Amino acid sequence: MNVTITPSSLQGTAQAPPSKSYTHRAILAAGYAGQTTVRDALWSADTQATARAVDLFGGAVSRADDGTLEIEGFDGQPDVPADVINCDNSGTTMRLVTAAAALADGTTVLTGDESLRSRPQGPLLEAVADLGGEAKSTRGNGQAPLVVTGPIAGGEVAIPGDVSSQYITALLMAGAATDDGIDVVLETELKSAPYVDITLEVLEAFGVDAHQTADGFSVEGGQSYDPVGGEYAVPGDFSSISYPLAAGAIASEDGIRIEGANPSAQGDTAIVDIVDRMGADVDWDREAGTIDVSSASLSGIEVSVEDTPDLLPTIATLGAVADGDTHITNAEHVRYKETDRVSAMAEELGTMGVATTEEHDSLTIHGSESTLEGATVSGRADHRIIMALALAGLVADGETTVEGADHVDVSFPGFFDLLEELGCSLERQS
Ligand SMILES: O=C(O)C1=C[C@@H](OP(=O)(O)O)[C@@H](O)[C@H](O)C1
Ligand SMILES: C=C(OP(=O)(O)O)C(=O)O
Repeated sequence: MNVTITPSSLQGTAQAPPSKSYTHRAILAAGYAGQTTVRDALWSADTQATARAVDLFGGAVSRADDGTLEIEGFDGQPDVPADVINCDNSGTTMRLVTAAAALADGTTVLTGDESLRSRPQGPLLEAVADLGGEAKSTRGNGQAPLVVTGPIAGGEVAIPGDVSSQYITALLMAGAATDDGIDVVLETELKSAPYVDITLEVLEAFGVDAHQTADGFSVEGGQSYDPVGGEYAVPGDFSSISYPLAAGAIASEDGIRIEGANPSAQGDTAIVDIVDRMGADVDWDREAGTIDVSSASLSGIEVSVEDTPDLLPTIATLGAVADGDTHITNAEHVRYKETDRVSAMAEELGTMGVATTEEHDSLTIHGSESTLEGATVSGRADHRIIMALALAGLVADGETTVEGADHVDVSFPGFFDLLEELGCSLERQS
């Protein structure tokens, strides 16, 4: 599906979708547990991939009409899957499930779509091997398809922190179900660190203790996943919130209210401060979980995405609208996502008339030298690129067509419906 956006002024209320990161962890934690009710779960292409993995490990995930998930777990001991686990487009699924597979007494095969089969898995494979399992990339290039044989008993393992924090999340979640526990020693500085905080928060809610150490993280073995009251509720997603928030900052004189914006461990809550620093009129009522935002003239800022890689596409679009330069730093790990998002945003915004300077770990958007012009742009089969380019279309000169827009189902299936509800004039072409 392609979507053509006509510049529009927006107004109204947006409900935040549930967090993808919390939902993945809750589904897998419920898999490690006995029986859990997961409320307010995100049911998107990515989280369904994690649910399928739990099913293949011997659990059962069922979804009621109101969206609540009833999950029967495999009690800390995954079966050897009867089929290949297809993680589709989901990096989180592949990393978390690779470590879970290392607990099974036999061999698991994991694969994914073309994008996922090009992302780095090597450090996690080496970690599983160091812990006594076997873990291989079939092509020997550190990328999926992966073949993982367990079981591992636990131990100490060194891993880089600057490729993906998901390796650490994966080892901590699996480590609780090993005999000996896992001590993770970081070989390099941790990027995307708040995602490990999310993991620690979810583990705690499931009665599992894991903690930071002087040189990394540690989880004791022999622990049982046992959620308080047998239930877990997923908070709203601030990476997803970044899109209606940025839309309000650039295209809503009358204002947008976002609901379901409750505080949590998500680093991407930083987007509220970012649009505020750029000059938008924004007010976050943390108790009520609402954010009110309306547009004002924006100015470029410097912002590090070390902790918040998923915000880069949104910030790049904001920078294209702002006066002056927006300098996005510490962005190297943003190149290892569904696409190389640093290049993708530089190139696609370039097609829309935006001047950028790309360096290996930074992207500068020269807002003052740019006039956003409507154009046909590629969504790169990457949900965040699609949504960020759609935002640019709201204020471009003329129509913008985003190709391959259906991929928003990875994290925000109702994204284009929401834009329409807020008053955006758009047309879908199949
Ligand atoms: O653990 C998670 O839920 C995620 C961690 C981040 O990835 P990296 O740790 O690979 O940077 C983030 O980009 C991704 O969207 C979700
Ligand atoms: C990078 C992302 O997710 P994942 O790593 O799970 O594919 C994302 O949602 O932007």
